[in-house]
Amino acid sequence: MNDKNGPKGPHNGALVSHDIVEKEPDKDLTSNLCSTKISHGKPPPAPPPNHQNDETDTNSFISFNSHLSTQFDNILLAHATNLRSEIDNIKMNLCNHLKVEDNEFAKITPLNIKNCNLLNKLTLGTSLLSLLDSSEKVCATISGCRMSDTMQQRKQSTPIKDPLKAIQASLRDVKASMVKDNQRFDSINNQLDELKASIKQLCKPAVVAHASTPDIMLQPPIPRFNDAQHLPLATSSFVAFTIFTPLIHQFFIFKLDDKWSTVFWLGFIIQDESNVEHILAYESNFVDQSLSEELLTLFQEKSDDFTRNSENGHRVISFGHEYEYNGARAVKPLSADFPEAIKKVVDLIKSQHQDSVINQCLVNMYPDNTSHLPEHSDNEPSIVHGSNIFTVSIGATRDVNFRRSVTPEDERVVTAEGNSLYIMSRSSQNTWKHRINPAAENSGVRYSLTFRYVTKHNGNATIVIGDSNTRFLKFGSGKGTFGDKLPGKRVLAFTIDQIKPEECSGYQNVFIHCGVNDIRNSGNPDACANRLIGKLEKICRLCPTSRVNVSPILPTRLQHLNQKAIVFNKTLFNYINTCNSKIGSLDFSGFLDENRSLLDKRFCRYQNEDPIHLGSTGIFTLASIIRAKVNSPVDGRLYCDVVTQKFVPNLRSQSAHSS
Ligand SMILES: O=C(O)CCC(=O)C(=O)O
Ligand SMILES: [Fe+2]
Repeated sequence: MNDKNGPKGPHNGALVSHDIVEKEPDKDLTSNLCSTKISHGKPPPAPPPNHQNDETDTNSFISFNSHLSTQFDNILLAHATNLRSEIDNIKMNLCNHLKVEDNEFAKITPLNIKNCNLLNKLTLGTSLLSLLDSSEKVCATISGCRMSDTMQQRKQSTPIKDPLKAIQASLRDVKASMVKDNQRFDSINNQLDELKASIKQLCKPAVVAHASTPDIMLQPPIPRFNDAQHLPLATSSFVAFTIFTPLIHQFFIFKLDDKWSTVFWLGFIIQDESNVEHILAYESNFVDQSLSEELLTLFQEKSDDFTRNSENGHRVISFGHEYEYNGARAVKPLSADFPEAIKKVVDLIKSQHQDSVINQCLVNMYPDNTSHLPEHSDNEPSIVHGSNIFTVSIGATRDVNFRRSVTPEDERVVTAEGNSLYIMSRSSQNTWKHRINPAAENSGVRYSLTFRYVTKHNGNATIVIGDSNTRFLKFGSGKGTFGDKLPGKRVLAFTIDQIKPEECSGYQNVFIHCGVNDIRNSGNPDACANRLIGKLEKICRLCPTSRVNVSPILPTRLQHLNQKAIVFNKTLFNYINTCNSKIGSLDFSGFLDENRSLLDKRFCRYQNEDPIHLGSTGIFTLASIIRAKVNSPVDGRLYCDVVTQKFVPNLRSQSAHSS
């Protein structure tokens, strides 16, 4: 570390470059700290007094976090003496993980961290902890806890039977407190009491079953929180957590004093997709008055065709491609072609947005001020990813309210005037919800024409993207196929780089079977696995409602290749188990021979002549594993029924558009 600015180096930044002022942590300050909101584009707060302002450090990771709140700086300031060495360690570690020279610490930006895949972030979090471990012992780490799991698992006022679950529950509360501006530090502290009690229980040796080599190779090491790596035995004063939600990755480090009272916490918050805005553009007077009148005439002609939702009074007609919302019967298009007036709007949009494809138009009618549209996202898998949704308003002005799903207090309003256009990206639908509230006054009828690019969506459609071992898998009817009940598509990707995540769009089941060619050609199977993980993350982001599955690398008849496969699969499963429980994996242990080390000969092509490729029995077996996965129940129901929402009421379909 470069020492030119003093003993602790030049980039101690906001955390450690202040003059040290010993003072008690201020509860109010701490409460603000704990209620830090995730915000973007906010200018960093002014540095506290005595801050040795170091220009180059303003983008550093540590500074980034301190920018979340000046109070954060102050709290840390109060404890700076004790923190110095830890912070230096953390910095060094960050540099290590991000492959940045330690004298380049200032170049570590939130973007660096954001661009790490989840596994790297997790490793980063874990190593932060192990560093802390070397200075003071770490109590516990909980990794890969997804907020949705946490919410499901939370049961109020049950005694702590499972300390891990209790911690997850507490974390949820901590998180909830964080996003509420007015939460007090006391409440955090109360929650931490529960947490502390749980952690004490955790300070017992965890029984960890280490899987034998072939099993590691083929089966995910299932217990997600029993891994010694994530539950180091601990006795003293740091507690650290990493939390991964689909969008926010957070590391928390709580420092506890001797009496297990919190001294401070350090929150590392990294938000993916932070650049996704609620709308891409708004344009008033997008259509001229004569076109607007032409449209009104059309809607009046079709007035009997508008279906009416009895709950919200809002009505719809549709043109073009059939558009199914999850679980709803589609609003049957009045015609496959667009009427002349609507064609003119489409042409107008396309003249300004050349690359856009539009094949569906849903016209919403709000007959009076009481009619409204409940909060929803247009995130149906049938809407092509990467496309935009164009909304043209005709008639009365109405507000469109947007709310960020992960931070619901983040609300925006777009006032949609008659003849205006607003554009939402398909990807924003994963992050934002929107709604039309009833209006205060009756200013007349409003129509909104919403234009989309949709593809035929089948509730159980399956895509297999894979290498040559998937070549003979066939969808559709006929011999050697998955059968008529499992429609889908097979796409060849011989190497991981050839996987195109966009191709998964619109499929409910995604199977990725790739990697053996990569490890054959690479000396670093771990890096190959990370490349695949990058692709999987992208697929999950693009297809949030799809069920994504990945194959471990199949065993081969080649011992040396299997060794690499073990490394690859371990990294892959580590990721699935700790970072991304959404991804399923296939169990290939049945492919092993009786010594559980090589691919069994009966699955090989040309009876052992070909050490890598599956023969017909192997392909048949692979197909049945995939089919079984597609048909495997979720919560006791068939997955295809869950995704087509036959059993689960869907807000949008039931109260938004269907009649
Ligand atoms: O009327 C609007 O502006 C919103 C319509 C809408 O959200 C939809 O059709 O999905
Ligand atoms: Fe919508």
